[in-house]
Amino acid sequence: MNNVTIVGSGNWGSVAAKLIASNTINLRSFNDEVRMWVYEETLPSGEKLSDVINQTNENVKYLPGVKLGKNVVADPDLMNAVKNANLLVFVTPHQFMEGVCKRLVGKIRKDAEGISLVKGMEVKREGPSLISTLISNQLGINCSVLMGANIADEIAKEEFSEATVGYRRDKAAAERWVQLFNTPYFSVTSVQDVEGVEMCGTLKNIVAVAAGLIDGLKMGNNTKAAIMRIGLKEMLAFSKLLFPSVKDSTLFESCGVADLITTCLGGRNRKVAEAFALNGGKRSFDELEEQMLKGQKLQGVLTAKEVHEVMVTRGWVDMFPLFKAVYEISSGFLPPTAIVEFNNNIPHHIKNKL
Ligand SMILES: NC(=O)c1ccc[n+]([C@@H]2O[C@H](COP(=O)([O-])OP(=O)(O)OC[C@H]3O[C@@H](n4cnc5c(N)ncnc54)[C@H](O)[C@@H]3O)[C@@H](O)[C@H]2O)c1
Ligand SMILES: O=P(O)(O)OC[C@H](O)CO
Repeated sequence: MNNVTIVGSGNWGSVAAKLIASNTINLRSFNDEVRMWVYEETLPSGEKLSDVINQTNENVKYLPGVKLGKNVVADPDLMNAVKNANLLVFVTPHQFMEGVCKRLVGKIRKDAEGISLVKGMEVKREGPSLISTLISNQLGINCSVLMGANIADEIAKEEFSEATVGYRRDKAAAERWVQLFNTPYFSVTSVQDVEGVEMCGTLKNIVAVAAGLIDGLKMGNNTKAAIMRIGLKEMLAFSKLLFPSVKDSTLFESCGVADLITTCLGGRNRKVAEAFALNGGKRSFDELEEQMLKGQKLQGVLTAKEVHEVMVTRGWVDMFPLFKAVYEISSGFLPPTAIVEFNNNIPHHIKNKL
């Protein structure tokens, strides 16, 4: 019998719990209960978030107004949450994953399998690492990924959307993940390209920041489409430089172009970047994130910084003018208007490739 634990309980983590819980209750090979690790916090009422989730069946902070399913159990104790699970779903903001993995070393079942819903990468002196690789290396488990055009609040309302599972070798494991997530309103397919799927999910957050800047500068759809096109090209080129095995076809899955579109139209990175540009860059992303997202976390600004670090180390900076511009603007080195000016400074031989 399969036991599922979700490691994370933010906006997307809570929706993942709802999707999975609606399936485990109907599928014979899964125990009904879905355990969800909650990074514990005290609410303004003085109550603990995990207690309130268990009393109301709602994540009142990160997904208010949505019932998760009676078989979802919130657990603030990470070790207790994972100890019986053979299926681990990782879904915290990427900056917390290293710390979470360190705590889990030696604490999970030997036969556990993982899937990462985390969009982001880790950059160390030794080089960049996918979050799925971090999980695999630290915990010694196989780890697939699930990414897609998935604004959590829309899926919570059961509006139709799609997602892509990326797997390394084990097709049977991928199919089990598809079975666990797929619902009539959440259509999941799988591709054998972990790197391609995960790099798409990671890099689209940088392009989303660029799209938000365009909105804040009150520029129109043509400009935003241009930014998305250039962004898509940079996503593919950067992914392939890091991982030559990445398949072009992966960009046509939900994790690729569809996620790029939704995130540039309606995501949190876009929203906060719009406010940043509207304020002429006078209020930092950190300040705006705290004020606008109520505890939810942005991934795009940190990812732009991490990707920039990789580009500097490897001598790639001039090859990725859009990624570079997002990093320089979000770090305060350039004004928001530089998001369209970068185009004039691209050397001709590189411009031809964009
Ligand atoms: N929200 C979406 O629409 C969406 C959709 C697809 C993928 N994602 C991705 O899912 C991942 C998780 O995002 P989310 O939206 O579920 O989270 P979120 O941004 O809504 O919430 C932040 C979460 O981080 C937790 N947290 C705060 N400090 C922590 C710490 N020190 N250690 C561990 N956890 C801590 C909070 O308790 C909260 O659960 C991200 O990589 C994101 O890009 C999000
Ligand atoms: O709200 P964002 O910008 O973090 O994007 C959310 C999802 O990744 C969209 O698929």
